[in-house]
Order: sequence, then structure tokens, then C-alpha cells
Amino acid sequence: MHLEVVGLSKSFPSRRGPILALDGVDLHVESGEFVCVVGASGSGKTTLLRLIAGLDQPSGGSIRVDGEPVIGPGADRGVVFQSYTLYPWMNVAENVGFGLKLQGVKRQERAARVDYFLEIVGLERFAKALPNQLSGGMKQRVAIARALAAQPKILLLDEPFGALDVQTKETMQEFLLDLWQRTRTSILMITHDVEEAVFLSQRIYVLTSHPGRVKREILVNLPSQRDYGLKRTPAFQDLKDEIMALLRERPGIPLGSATP
Ligand SMILES: Nc1ncnc2c1ncn2[C@@H]1O[C@H](COP(=O)(O)OP(=O)(O)OP(=O)(O)O)[C@@H](O)[C@H]1O
Repeated sequence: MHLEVVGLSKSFPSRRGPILALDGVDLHVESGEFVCVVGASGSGKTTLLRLIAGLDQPSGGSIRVDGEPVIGPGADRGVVFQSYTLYPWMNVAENVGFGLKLQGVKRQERAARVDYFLEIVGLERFAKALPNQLSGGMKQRVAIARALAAQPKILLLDEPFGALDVQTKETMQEFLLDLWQRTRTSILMITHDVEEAVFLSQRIYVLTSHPGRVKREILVNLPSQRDYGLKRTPAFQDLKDEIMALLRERPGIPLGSATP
């Protein structure tokens, strides 16, 4: 799998003229990589993910998965958003299998894949439960199982834990890391949470705001064995501080200089 985004731009019309949300963004994700994009509010993170998911059309530039141009949504990209997008009237197993049904996957194969991916996310005992019987973290695990069940080449995550309380969020981060280590699915995750990005990913793109541009690409050179002890190490804190400083900087105003 190779995701390549080149010179990606997106502007939205508005009464006061076009709003440039993304301006010439270049990024790539290699097979089995976990990559995060961090940026402040308004840096175009959601716009970027929607373009890669094929839910919106770029104003310029290109997006390719294994050399094939992205022209709309496709089974090669699995998407999970912040808000739970489960069908409330379907049980967990039906939610996970729904996309497969649309893809024409036969009943037996569908049932096998649903069981497999529910086990991967640790929810096999909840196959018959309805979404409103689940906690927020469990709903997101169902959404991840549903995305994985279609066997995408890459998983696209847009602030998947943004709506969860701090404790659940930490549990879910460990869950996602464990899932990635077991499955080695390629992941591109959007987040405004710098600590989350440093904890989870191997590479980070830091975006500027208004318009969103790649300000820096950072290699996360931390031990591959990640647990909560890591967050207290100086190396982790230094990297987090470096990225926070980049996010605070405004164009043309170096950090520390007097601001008007
Ligand atoms: N459909 C739209 N119509 C008009 N403007 C839009 C639209 N979607 C996004 N924008 C504008 O594009 C810019 C980037 O928005 P986007 O939601 O992608 O940023 P974000 O980094 O995801 O922000 P947040 O972290 O607050 O969700 C903003 O200025 C926003 O107002």
C-alpha cells in the first residue's frame, strides 16, 4: 500500500470570497505505517481526510492509492469519524456486516468476517447488542471493526477519540496501538491532540492554520514498545514540546517575540 498526496489544495466559496482551507499539501503513508496529522482548529484536518476518503473533490493536486487516483469513496480506504456513525436500529454484528452486504460479500463469508473483526476489537460478546447499549469507547471499536471488515488498504481516522472522556480515550489509544501492532494495517490519523500523535504514530505531519500547509514532517524516534511509562520520559516530553511550539508559532512571528 502506498498513499501519496501531492500539492493538494481545497478552497470553499464564501460570500467574502473563497476560503483556502488547504494549500499545496504533500504527504505519504507507506505500507504498515501509522502516520498522524496534527494541526490547530481550522488547519484543514477534516477537509484533508474527507478529500482522501473521496467524500469531497480537491481544488488542485492529486491523491493516489497504489498509483490509482482517488475519484470518490472506495473500499480501499476505511474511514472512522469522531461521532459514532453506527445505525442505531442495527445490532453490532449487523453494523459491522452492513458494508460487506453492499459490496455483495456472501452471507457465510460475511458472518465469518464479522466474527473475526469483532474478536479483533474484543466485542464478540456484544454481537447482538444495539449501539445505545454500548459505551462511547465500545461504539468506536464497532466503527473500527466495521472499517476493517471491508479489508481496506488504509484506515483513515478523524479524531476517533475526540468525543471520549480522558480515561476512555487512554484505553482506546492503547487498544488502537495494540490493534495496529497485531494487524499492521496502514493508518492515517487526524488529531489536534499532540500527546496522542506522539504516543501512537511513527511519523507526524504538523499543519499550519488558515490555510493548512505542511509546516514540518517529524519522525517519531521513540521505542516501538509504547506504554504509559513512555509518556513520562524526557524524550517523549521534548518531542511533544517541540510540536506544541510549532503549533503556537504564527507565520512571520517567531515564538518568543513580542506580539501586538
Ligand atoms: N463545507 C465548507 N464550506 C465552507 N468552508 C469550509 C467547509 N469545510 C471547511 N471549511 C473551512 O475550511 C477551513 C478548515 O476547516 P476544517 O474543518 O477542515 O479544519 P479542522 O482542522 O478539521 O478544524 P477543527 O479541528 O476545528 O475540526 C476552515 O476555515 C473552515 O471554515
